[in-house]
Amino acid sequence: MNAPGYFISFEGGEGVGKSTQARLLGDWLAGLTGREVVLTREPGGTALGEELRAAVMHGQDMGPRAEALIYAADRAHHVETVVRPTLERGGIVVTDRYLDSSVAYQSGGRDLPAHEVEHISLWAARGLRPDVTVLLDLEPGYAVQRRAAAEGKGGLDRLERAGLDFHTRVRNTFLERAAADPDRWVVIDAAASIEDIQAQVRVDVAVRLGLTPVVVEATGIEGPGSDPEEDAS
Ligand SMILES: Nc1ncnc2c1ncn2[C@@H]1O[C@H](COP(=O)(O)OP(=O)(O)OP(=O)(O)O)[C@@H](O)[C@H]1O
Ligand SMILES: Cc1cn([C@H]2C[C@H](O)[C@@H](COP(=O)(O)O)O2)c(=O)[nH]c1=O
Repeated sequence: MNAPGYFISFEGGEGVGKSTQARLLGDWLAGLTGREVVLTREPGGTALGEELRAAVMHGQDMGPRAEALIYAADRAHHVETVVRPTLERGGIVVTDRYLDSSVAYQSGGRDLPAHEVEHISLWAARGLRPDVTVLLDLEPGYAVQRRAAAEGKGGLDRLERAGLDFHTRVRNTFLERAAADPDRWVVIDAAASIEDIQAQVRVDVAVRLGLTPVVVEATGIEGPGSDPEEDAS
């Protein structure tokens, strides 16, 4: 554990519902624990990160190594200025993507060696790993349809344009990493409804973080989870 705080990451492909579920979990954890909760994302969790996000996702084309280093630079600054200070204050950080996205996209997708991509990320983050990682798993074609139905989405960015084979390799890399480290990862079928997914996320995260007694005390229910339909919108 990253005592005294908790560090939770959401991972998965494009449009699988990561930001929706991260927001709902953050609201629930704030009410449940009374702790500071910081909802953030990579790339783009800082002002510098927003500039790096624009360059890597919407800028000119670049090779896989340049791409990997931009994501790592974003992570280094994000961890140094947002994530670690929050954890040191005893807060909870819920991030939409973290270092497992680098391994899934820049290694699984772009074919760089996985151990090198992971090493660069861990160097950037000075070894900080999440306490819990929630993988929202969805077949890539399905997620693309869901995103296309969403209002206000512009054209596809550099990563989204990479094609179905690329996104299938990304998905498989996430699944392999989750299978290899079941103590850290929770895998959830993202084809379910927002409410059902959130209920499952709450149960699994509370158990992994040892928050089950807090949930029982707060709700009187002998098991983690409250009613996600109340605040899921
Ligand atoms: N379980 C779900 N069922 C149906 N639609 C969903 C579900 N979860 C999220 N959505 C919708 O799908 C769209 C994408 O969701 P969201 O932005 O949370 O995904 P994301 O994984 O963060 O996307 P991105 O990869 O683009 O950042 C939104 O319009 C959202 O309302
Ligand atoms: C952190 C990280 C992200 N990516 C990719 C994954 C997505 O295509 C975009 C981020 O956009 P989203 O709105 O969160 O879907 O960047 C990556 O390739 N490597 C990374 O380390």
